[in-house]
Amino acid sequence: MDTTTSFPKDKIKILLLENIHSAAIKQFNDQGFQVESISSSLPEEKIIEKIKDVHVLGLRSKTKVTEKILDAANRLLAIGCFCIGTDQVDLHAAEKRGIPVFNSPFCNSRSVAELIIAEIIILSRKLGDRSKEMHEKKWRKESKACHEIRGKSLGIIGYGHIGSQLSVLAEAMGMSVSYYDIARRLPLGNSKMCPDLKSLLESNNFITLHVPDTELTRGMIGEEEINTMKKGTYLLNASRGKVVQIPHLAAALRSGHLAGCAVDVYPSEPEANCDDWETELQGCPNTILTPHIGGSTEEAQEAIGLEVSDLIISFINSGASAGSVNFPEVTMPYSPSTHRILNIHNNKPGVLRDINNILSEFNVSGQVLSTRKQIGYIIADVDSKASKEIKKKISDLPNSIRTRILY
Ligand SMILES: NC(=O)C1=CN([C@@H]2O[C@H](COP(=O)(O)OP(=O)(O)OC[C@H]3O[C@@H](n4cnc5c(N)ncnc54)[C@H](O)[C@@H]3O)[C@@H](O)[C@H]2O)C=CC1
Ligand SMILES: O=C(O)C(=O)COP(=O)(O)O
Repeated sequence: MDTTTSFPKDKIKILLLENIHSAAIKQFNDQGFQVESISSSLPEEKIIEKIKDVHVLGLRSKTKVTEKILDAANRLLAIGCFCIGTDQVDLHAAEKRGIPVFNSPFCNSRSVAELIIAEIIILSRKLGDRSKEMHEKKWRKESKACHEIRGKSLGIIGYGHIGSQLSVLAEAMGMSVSYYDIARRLPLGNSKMCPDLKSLLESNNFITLHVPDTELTRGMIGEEEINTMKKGTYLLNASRGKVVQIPHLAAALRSGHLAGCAVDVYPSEPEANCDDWETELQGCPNTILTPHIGGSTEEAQEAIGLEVSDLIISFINSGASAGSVNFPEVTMPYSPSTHRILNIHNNKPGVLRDINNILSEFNVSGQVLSTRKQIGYIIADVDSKASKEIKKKISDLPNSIRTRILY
């Protein structure tokens, strides 16, 4: 739907952080929106300075969107996470303020799965260490403790979009796969579900993490879990940095209990590229360290840019909130020759009665409502001659958070 918003499109400001793909910038520009794109993340105080007149904030995994930022964001209509994870945004605080958060739940999952396959082979053949030696002019040809991955076992913690794709790829390489997940997930191929984390930890050559950052997963791999793994196990983490307790991982690599690891994510990551970043894992044997590049491929970034910008444009132009992770999901076909009222309100008893009391005085061509714990969201297509009056009456209701009108 290509409507005019009551607010001129060329006054809609989009702030994109963290080098979001040019495909998204083009889509926003094509709509006539003003776009500012910055290649790094920004600290809280800088975002607070900039956010006052911003209508859409786009970011990736680094930018923390706190309640303090949202308090300063008087005009913010939507937030786009141009990635899978949404743990960097205070979703609850955004919901309370009627701000939907959109993400791209699938587009970089293949890129992560392929990276893990590459790393399993690199670890198994100790390629990181061999390459480093060659750059230091040292020729060290040897086969000791180097193995094919065919016939080895892979344990996947978190069998969602990434974990399950990885499972298929790993089986195609001749690995046997088992997984552990808190939700009951359908085993793909010949993979097997483990009844608990302990049985997965003690029975695999390679263990890889693909869980979100939650209260349950933070710190889930610590000293006890590492000691449960067999001597010589390899650990891979491309999920979130706080899932693995780094000091215990470093100790297990240095003692030789673990045969190697590949780490893409860290408890604390820099806002921008830099030359002085430190982790205890530097210098550990057979340790691949990458700067959170699991989803960083041209294919994934372009697809994410298109998907998330589409969702945001659709929300601005038609009010459709499908694909939001913290907001009632509402879409409604557009009724021609009407004006569209969009109202976000506190989800309190009596609100719908009050809105319908107002609407009942007028000609309404379509109406749809959905609620979540804290808020409700209603779209109504109304008589174009009465739309301004209806908007005023609805936005004056005590529980209204935000009311927009689309022509
Ligand atoms: N390194 C990178 O660049 C990237 C990292 N990620 C990270 O990977 C995570 C996983 O991504 P997807 O597979 O797309 O997510 P998903 O939501 O499809 O799958 C996550 C799975 O983990 C399971 N899970 C949640 N808590 C668990 C627990 N305590 N124990 C066991 N299983 C648990 C869920 O039930 C679900 O099946 C994302 O949340 C994100 O943090 C995602 C993309 C790129
Ligand atoms: O998609 C995710 O959750 C990721 O971790 C990828 O993050 P990025 O877009 O590379 O900052």
